[in-house]
Amino acid sequence: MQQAIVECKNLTHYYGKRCIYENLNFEIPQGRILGLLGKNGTGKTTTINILNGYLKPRSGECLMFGESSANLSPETKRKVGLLIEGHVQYSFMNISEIEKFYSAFYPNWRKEAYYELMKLLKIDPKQKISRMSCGQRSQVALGLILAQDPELLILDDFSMGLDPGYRMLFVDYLSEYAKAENKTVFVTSHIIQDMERLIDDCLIMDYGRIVMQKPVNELLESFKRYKFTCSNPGYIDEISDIYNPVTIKGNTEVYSLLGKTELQNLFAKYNVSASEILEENLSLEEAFIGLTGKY
Ligand SMILES: Nc1ncnc2c1ncn2[C@@H]1O[C@H](COP(=O)(O)OP(=O)(O)OP(=O)(O)O)[C@@H](O)[C@H]1O
Repeated sequence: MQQAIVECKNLTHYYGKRCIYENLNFEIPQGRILGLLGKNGTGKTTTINILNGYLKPRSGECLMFGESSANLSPETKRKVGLLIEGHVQYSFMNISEIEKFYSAFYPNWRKEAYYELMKLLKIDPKQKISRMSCGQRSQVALGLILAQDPELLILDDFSMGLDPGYRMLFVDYLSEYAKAENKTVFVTSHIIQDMERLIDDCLIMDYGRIVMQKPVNELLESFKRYKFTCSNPGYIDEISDIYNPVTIKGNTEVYSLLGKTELQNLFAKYNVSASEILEENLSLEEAFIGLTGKY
């Protein structure tokens, strides 16, 4: 089997005494787009910082292209395009100066990819980065990453500061580019509608653990919301295959990977009196909330 482009094995990280997570495991095979989804403070940026070798985990390891991320060779570093929360350095430069500056570091530099994006966004080549808005700077940072033509793109919170139109434009551009050129992508974003358009696989984190790791289409085929009238909740909180049960005035809502018949069998076992069970399909955002809760 072909080696995965990214492999994280038994990753455990603490800040001081505070455990962020223990034994995190995941892989990104070549050509797949993995989205890391989690509430604020669950450790997404931490994971990206470990991947890039900026942070040392307490234990476990990350490999990129088979090399330890703590000690990447310059050749491997060149294969990785990294966006950290949308920042562009050298903001005293203008759009064309920064393009020339970056091009010197990357042998496969694709100037046209950068200018194609700048043109779509109607950004003038003479515009200074220091006089751009936060969202416009993110656009420039994303353009510079695409021009590097990296084999692996790591984009932390790529939607930060971007308006809805540009987000959609970028997501569509990135997903076409990644599929056409067999690129591997690792992204985080709080805008889960964007993730749903873009990613193949999702890794959903809650505080200290992974709650789900699956291809998005499999998740959305199998993870459902059930609504029913509940005259007796019995031991519903003890059913481990049920996520986030909420009852308001006799109307109950639960999320589960189980089919309706399996759910009914479990209800019988746990003395839950449920009637008029309604099964609903979910968007990725609804599935995320179903898995991690609203607060
Ligand atoms: N250098 C640090 N020292 C101590 N604690 C830290 C440090 N960096 C992050 N943390 C804490 O670790 C937790 C995870 O932070 P991280 O930035 O990885 O979360 P995140 O999932 O990226 O969050 P967000 O969605 O808000 O960007 C947070 O509670 C944060 O306060």
